[in-house]
Amino acid sequence: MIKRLPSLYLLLVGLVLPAILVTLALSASFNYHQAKSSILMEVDRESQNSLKSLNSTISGLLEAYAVNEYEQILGNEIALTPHCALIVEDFNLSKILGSQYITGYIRSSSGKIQSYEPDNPAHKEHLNSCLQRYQTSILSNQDEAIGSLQLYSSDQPLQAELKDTLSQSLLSALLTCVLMAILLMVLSRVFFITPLDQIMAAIGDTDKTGLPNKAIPEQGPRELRALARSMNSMITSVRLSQRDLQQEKDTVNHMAHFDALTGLANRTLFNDRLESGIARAQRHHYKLALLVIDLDHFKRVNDSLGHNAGDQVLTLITQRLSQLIRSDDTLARLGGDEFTIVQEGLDNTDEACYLAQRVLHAIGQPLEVDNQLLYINSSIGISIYPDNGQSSAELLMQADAAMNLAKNEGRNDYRLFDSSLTQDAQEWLTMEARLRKALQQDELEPFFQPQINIRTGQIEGFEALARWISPEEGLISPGRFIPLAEQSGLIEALDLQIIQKSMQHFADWHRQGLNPGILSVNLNARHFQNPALIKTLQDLMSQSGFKTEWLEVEVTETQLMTKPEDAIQVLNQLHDSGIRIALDDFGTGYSSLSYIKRLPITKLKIDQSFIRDLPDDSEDASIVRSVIALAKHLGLEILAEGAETEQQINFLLNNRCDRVQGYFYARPMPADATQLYLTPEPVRA
Ligand SMILES: Nc1nc2c(ncn2[C@@H]2O[C@H](COP(=O)(O)O[C@H]3[C@@H](O)[C@H](n4cnc5c(=O)[nH]c(N)nc54)O[C@@H]3COP(=O)(O)O)[C@@H](O)[C@H]2O)c(=O)[nH]1
Repeated sequence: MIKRLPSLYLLLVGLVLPAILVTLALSASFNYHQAKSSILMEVDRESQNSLKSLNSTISGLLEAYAVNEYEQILGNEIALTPHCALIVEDFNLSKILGSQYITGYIRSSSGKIQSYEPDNPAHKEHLNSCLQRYQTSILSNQDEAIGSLQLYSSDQPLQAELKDTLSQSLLSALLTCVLMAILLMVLSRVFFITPLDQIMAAIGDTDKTGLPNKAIPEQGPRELRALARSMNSMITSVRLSQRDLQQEKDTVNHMAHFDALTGLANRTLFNDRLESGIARAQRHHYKLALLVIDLDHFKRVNDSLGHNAGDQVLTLITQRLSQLIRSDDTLARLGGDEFTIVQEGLDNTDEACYLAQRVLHAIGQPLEVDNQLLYINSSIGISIYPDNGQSSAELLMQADAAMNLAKNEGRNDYRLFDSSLTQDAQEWLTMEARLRKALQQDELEPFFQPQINIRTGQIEGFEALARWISPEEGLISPGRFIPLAEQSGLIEALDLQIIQKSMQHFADWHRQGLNPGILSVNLNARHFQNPALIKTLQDLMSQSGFKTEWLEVEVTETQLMTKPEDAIQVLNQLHDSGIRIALDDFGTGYSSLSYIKRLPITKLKIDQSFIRDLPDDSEDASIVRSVIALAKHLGLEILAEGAETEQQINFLLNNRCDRVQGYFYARPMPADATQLYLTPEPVRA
């Protein structure tokens, strides 16, 4: 428990007043002793004088035996002075009487004067209590001692005077003390307590951050002013740090919720707004529309004019879209060329269609970028709450699906998600929207399946096969999403994502001293339309530290034969840059031998449909034998896909097929499991 201390003011008075009192007491005691010694001196002097004058007055009377007269004089003297006793011993009379003749007067403690009786013990004791004894001899005219005179001085005048002195000292000490206390109170209040009170009041009057509203008053003595000054500068620096912190918080908050390029709401803020929009729509029983807007062929702008021009296009489109929406609506950029509008307070779906038309028109107007006029269109998908879905995820998926429908049906248009779409079409579109999101959210991973040299038993390399690891569904096989990716134009992004991740794993394994051999990756023929393909692959290699000679691209025979002339040109470039080329699914594409001869391929992969029924199916057996013979003839490596049994392996061995990729050896597996298959890299001489 904290002990409650008295106020500073009381502490001051409590400490200073006793100090003053002690000082005054010491000075009073000094005064007292001074007074005492001067009074004693005065008494001494007066006693001496009195003794001397009495001596001269009574010496003649003693000589003349005039006892009564000198007793009279002694009596008068004691009555007029404060002496304690006056005693005379008369030697002449003593001789005559034959015994000591002593006479005189004493003054009792009550002040009464009595004749001195030498034999009275009380009188003797009284003499002992007197202050000082003075004695002188009384001489005759012939200088003969005729008596002695004793004077006992009294301490009564001393006592009285000392009493006065002491009471005066004490009174003045008390007065001084009171005056000092008052002065101390006034001074400390003016110079110390009041400024301190004001400082404390200023400190106590705080804003919501806990800092004083006003500056601390810099007044009072130097130390208090210095204290207030330091507090003010401390408060100023805390305020500055608070301001900096707030600015940083605002920036981080802004970055977390707004798109850096356009300043529009980003995906996070869009999701929040959509959720709260749905809640409002539910409360007030109105409709809400979600528009997903995707620019058509925006990639071409980036590829041909550069990203800077692409950014300008996005900024200009943002300005146009911002003018179309109401203050209650939310315009967001979800990434790339994808915008969304959450339109609230709708009475009917037509309002959303009307907005979509205006968006199409606004985006479709020519855009001036770097002194060039660009014509960009967009495709829009619309989903409606509560007609199409209840949750934000559902609505987004449906709007995405409708947008993909608009794209698939010729672009530069909008589509409403509605139940008139068949179940299959809906599923397809929804899946496409999900795959697009999965690519953005990095949900695809490469699995690796070894390619074995069945003569040596060695792993010569691995094929990278895409797997979609969906948070909702788990592992999704490529049979479900590759055809979808091919049709929706997502295949290029998908391939590159898998290639980039696979290269990273291979480079890491090499760095760990492991030897994964050749990396075979699937490359859809759509890539052949991309003039920057080789550069893109080279960039991916250099980013991960992957070497060109480790790479093999697999192109399916069917895709290759769609536009063989284009393919030959690109494959030649790939081959010239040192990349190996394998012809995948061989036997299914009805290749012309003349083309095969012209293709710069290194490997033929016999499609698994010919292996599946080996060795029993004689037709498949003869096709496989022919393909092996063809490959040998052309000097190509040959690999059989889909071998699952020992009989198939034996057939392939007996028919001079050197390589196999199939479940007999291993299924495609994730990177960490693949690593367990790897052997240390051979030591180079
Ligand atoms: N453009 C891209 N295409 C890709 C990519 N990843 C995969 N794919 C293509 O998808 C198709 C299906 O692939 P997947 O389901 O992975 O099937 C492969 C193997 O798992 C399967 N296989 C291998 N051995 C056996 C076996 O013994 N039995 C059996 N039933 N199946 C087996 O064969 C597929 C091999 O693929 P490929 O050599 O490419 O033909 C497939 O067409 C893939 O190409 C990608 O990233 N991009």
